[in-house]
Amino acid sequence: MKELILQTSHISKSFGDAVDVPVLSDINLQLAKGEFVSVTGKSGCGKSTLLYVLSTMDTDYDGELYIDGVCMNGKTEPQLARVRNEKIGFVFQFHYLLNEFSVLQNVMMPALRLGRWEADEIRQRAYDKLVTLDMAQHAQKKPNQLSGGQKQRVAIARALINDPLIIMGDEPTGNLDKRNSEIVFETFLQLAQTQGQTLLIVTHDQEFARRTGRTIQMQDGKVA
Ligand SMILES: Nc1ncnc2c1ncn2[C@@H]1O[C@H](COP(=O)(O)OP(=O)(O)OP(=O)(O)O)[C@@H](O)[C@H]1O
Repeated sequence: MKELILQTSHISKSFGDAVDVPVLSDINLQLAKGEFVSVTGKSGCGKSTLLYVLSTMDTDYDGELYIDGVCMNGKTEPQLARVRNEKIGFVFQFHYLLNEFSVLQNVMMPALRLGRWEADEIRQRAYDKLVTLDMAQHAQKKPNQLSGGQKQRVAIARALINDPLIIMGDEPTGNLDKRNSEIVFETFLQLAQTQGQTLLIVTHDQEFARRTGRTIQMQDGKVA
């Protein structure tokens, strides 16, 4: 049995007074180390809500969440922030890179926040991640000098900087044209195949989903 990175037990969630229509309903998931899992389903079926819960950003749910074997229920926000910074890398639909900083500086940021390594080491690590993503030649540029696909690859390098157990993506190709989507998706496949990176990616794109190791198909807040 492979090491479990993430596990849920009977997770349910409703918004406000609408308790009769749960947004998440009895979600039981297990994600093993090295798996590349996609989450798909129609608009409004609860994909983003699920990702917010699994990433510990939303703590208002019933049921249990385990990350790296540790139960997240009852942890304080600073404790959860530390879990996120140490164990989870995030890639969103928009890259959220800061244009006043270089590509290299952007990639360094989560590691500077974590404070595990000296600045020189962080710089080297950031450079190494950019090499992995074939973006090292752009290290000194500003994000606004890059294409959409290149910016998203920098965002992936930034997500990798603290060697996360898992990368979570919410429609990471949702804002890209077909060619750049393919480049970014291929990057995720490479990370899974060559680095054994565990990935959980929400996507509308059924074609991409088919190419991942496993698809979690959601329907009305349930795993179909
Ligand atoms: N803050 C909120 N308050 C009330 N209802 C919400 C809130 N956030 C989401 N919802 C509702 O929960 C349901 C699931 O939303 P969610 O964003 O998780 O869906 P999704 O599958 O990610 O959709 P999309 O593919 O369009 O991004 C939707 O019906 C949505 O209207």
